[in-house]
Amino acid sequence: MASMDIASILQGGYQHPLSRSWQARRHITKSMLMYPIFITDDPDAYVEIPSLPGQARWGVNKLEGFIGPLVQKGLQSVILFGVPLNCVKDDRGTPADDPSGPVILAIKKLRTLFPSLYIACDVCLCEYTSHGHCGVFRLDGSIDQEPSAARIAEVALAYAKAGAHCVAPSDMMDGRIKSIKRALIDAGYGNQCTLMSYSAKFASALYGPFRDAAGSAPAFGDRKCYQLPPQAKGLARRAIQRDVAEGADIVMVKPAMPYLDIIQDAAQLAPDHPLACYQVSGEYAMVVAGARAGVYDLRTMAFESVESMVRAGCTLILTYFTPQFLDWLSE
Ligand SMILES: NCc1[nH]cc(CCC(=O)O)c1CC(=O)O
Ligand SMILES: [Zn+2]
Ligand SMILES: [Zn+2]
Repeated sequence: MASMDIASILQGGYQHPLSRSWQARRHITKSMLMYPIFITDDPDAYVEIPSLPGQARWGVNKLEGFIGPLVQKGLQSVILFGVPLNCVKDDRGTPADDPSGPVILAIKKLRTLFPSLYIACDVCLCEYTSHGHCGVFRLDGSIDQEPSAARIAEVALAYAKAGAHCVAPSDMMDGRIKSIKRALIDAGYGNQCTLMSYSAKFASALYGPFRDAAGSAPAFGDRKCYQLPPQAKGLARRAIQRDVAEGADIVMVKPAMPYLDIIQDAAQLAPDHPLACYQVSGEYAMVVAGARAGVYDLRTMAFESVESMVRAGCTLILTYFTPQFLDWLSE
């Protein structure tokens, strides 16, 4: 019985809740959470999104009642997605930087209502283009790189001028980070606005509920010529390094849980930058659906999912679970 080897026994190190907590290199905190919210152009809208349980499209007049209680619980940052339903979309996404569009109105409103809240804006064209793609296209259906990067930069600058603390391009057009950084600097916003790049954004099956929520499904084809192939570890590494070289302040990996190896790579490739990951709509829906099917307890699984991201090395998590985490982390 006394034969157990000294080196065999690990359990003595985590026998107590406190000693278990010491096993984590880093813990999830409220400041790591960024909450994605959908802003629509009917100012009084509150429309639940069936494929994204618990999430809704909000009109600007509803933001105070929606965000106020969350700020009370410790919400520190949001990322805004525009959902224009009453605008005329065209091939260059003109409504994206409409001064009276939902995103710009929401930035101004939130800045006034909640001065301590950090406001990031997703920057993309797909919600605003007639074809539903994220860039500007030539007549033959191929991406027109320079006009795409230039148009994305115009939109990002408009959000920065409206008061966004952070602009986050999710379009995956080549050269957009450089183009946005240049535009911010030239307009005097170089030191006013963070540039968070969706650097390693994969062509994933997990965006379905988002496209449903934002009305941004492409009218033809898919996004495989600009979002990365799921197996493309090398391209992801190159994209991360490219975006750092082009002036990104934060890099992001998206989706998160199926790409933990990429998060870990990014932490090594960009060790001096904050590292974000996006637990996307389909990941959220999957966790919720599993809990509803009795596969696991929702809270336990939600923690396990984001803890995997923290363990892989991210410092910032975009997640639809943010309101629930604010409650859970308050207990
Ligand atoms: N550029 C659009 C965009 N910005 C964020 C997401 C996904 C977010 C989510 O699924 O929660 C998408 C979807 C897409 O690329 O089709
Ligand atoms: Zn897009
Ligand atoms: Zn986007």
